[in-house]
Amino acid sequence: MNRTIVWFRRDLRIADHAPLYRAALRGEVIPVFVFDRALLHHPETGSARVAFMLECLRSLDQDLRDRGGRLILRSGDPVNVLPQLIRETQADGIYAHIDFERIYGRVRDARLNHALAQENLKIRWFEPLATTPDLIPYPDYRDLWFDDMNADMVPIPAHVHVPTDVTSEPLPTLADVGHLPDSKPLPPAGTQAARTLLQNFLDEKTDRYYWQLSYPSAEATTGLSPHIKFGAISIRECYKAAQQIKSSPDARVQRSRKQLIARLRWGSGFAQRFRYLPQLELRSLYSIFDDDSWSFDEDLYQAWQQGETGFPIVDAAARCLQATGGWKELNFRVRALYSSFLSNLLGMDWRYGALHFMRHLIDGDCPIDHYQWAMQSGVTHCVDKTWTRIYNPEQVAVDRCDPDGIFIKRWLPELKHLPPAALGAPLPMKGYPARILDYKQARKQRVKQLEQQRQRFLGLENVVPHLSRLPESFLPFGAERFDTEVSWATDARDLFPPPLDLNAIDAEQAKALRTWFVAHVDIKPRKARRKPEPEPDTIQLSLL
Ligand SMILES: Cc1cc2nc3c(=O)[nH]c(=O)nc-3n(C[C@H](O)[C@H](O)[C@H](O)COP(=O)(O)OP(=O)(O)OC[C@H]3O[C@@H](n4cnc5c(N)ncnc54)[C@H](O)[C@@H]3O)c2cc1C
Repeated sequence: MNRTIVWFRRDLRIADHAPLYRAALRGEVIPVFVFDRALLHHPETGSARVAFMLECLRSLDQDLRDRGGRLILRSGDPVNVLPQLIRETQADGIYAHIDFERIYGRVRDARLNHALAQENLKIRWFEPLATTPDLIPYPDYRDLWFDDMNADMVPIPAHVHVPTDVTSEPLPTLADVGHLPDSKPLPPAGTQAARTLLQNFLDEKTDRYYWQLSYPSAEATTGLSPHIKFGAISIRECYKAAQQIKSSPDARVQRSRKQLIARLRWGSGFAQRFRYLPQLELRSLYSIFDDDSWSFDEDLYQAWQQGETGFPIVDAAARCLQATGGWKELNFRVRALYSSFLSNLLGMDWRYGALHFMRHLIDGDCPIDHYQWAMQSGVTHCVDKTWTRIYNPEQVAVDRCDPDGIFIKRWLPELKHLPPAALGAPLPMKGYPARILDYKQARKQRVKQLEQQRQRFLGLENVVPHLSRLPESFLPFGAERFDTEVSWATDARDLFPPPLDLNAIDAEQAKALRTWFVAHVDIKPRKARRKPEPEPDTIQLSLL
């Protein structure tokens, strides 16, 4: 009988999973997950996220058991473990989704391809949903995304026949994989838990999502991000669930439905940007923003991390992130505010912030996290001033995100006695730190700096020479700050899937690439152009 190994990575589900379905159609299946030290001890790995992943694996194992199968667990370097598993089980080869979340995975998969080819062993890579190897303009990608979402879901195999003689390691504890237990409470994990969240959203939140998604205390969002990160549910399943309410006559519901779909699409788009340019994990889009004057101050960095800046909304976000991993309350707007404070107002390299987020977020996803950090720091746009998002962290932010002060007081009980109108800029008091900066002055300085940096781009037709290249070393940013396993980074050169070669693209391709990073490909100086329409969610809640 045919035998196929299905290598699960961050697609921890049995529904809408093409490699599993195809393998089950062929015959026996060996569904495997490999605990890889390099990923478990990557500087950006957070213990709470690993704990959540372990629970997703437990749930995946149960789903496979319900169909007569089970999950096989192994540990080690996949480049050794997988060829060994093929030899041991006499499998015909491996099926797996392509993954391009981060550079390490692409280095590992290039090495695996090489190792398998040397022994004449086979692997078949499946394109994940809503991605493409081709360089296409962003409007075409939008069509591709909707085509994928509107296509049928891949069926769940009725039976998964796993050969009885293949052994598995037991599901490890967090301590077994070298992490200290984290006190963050975990959301329920796995596909069924994700479906419950989705249903809860459809039943209870669609009349208010669009309007309340910036209010942390409203908990108006789906809460699906940790599940989406690990692929416990496919984006297509989320999209199709949202489309169930398409016939609702309620305009509020329609607005929320469209907003959720747009956000799901943004998430996929960030992944596609990383597929083209993996350097975005380590660099700003334009090299000038990294080369030119970030500052760093360990004490201020600590104050920002610990929630001791003297700005209550920033401090509440800081403490919420550390205590919960952010998945429930730390919505987009609060994350944006919190991140903008570090990079724009304290003038620190956004990569320090992205690193801290990744170590704590339960939904930490490298392309979304890093690209959002870069965007909020103003370094993804070289001309367009509308992308300078320096949020006012004072009363404006409280009024627009937490008008009753519920979120702030939950995380800063020392401010419980203050009325909401005093939470933007509390007077110096015992038990709460004084402000570490002057907002207006810090903002002015940052605007000036960004304008100077952007000067160089005015009138430039071709920005490709200014885009950051893949660095010589793949060493993750901040690796020296933690106990990590990064030996893979030193000699690695090949990536799978391969990145875009910026030195080889022609003018037409350069134009297509540009559509991913600007609202308008025409990059003439601003005064020559019509003022662009602000994004819908900027209209809703501008904090500038
Ligand atoms: C600095 C910063 C860092 C961030 N880091 C992450 C991260 O590591 N992982 C992560 O999943 N999201 C991240 N986000 C985006 C956003 O804050 C979260 O996706 C959202 O808060 C997750 O909650 P939810 O699933 O309840 O959101 P919902 O509003 O219910 O959205 C559903 C899904 O859509 C996607 N999505 C929603 N908003 C965005 C967005 N603005 N950009 C891209 N995708 C979006 C996510 O997959 C999300 O799970 C970040 C935002 C900022 C400003």
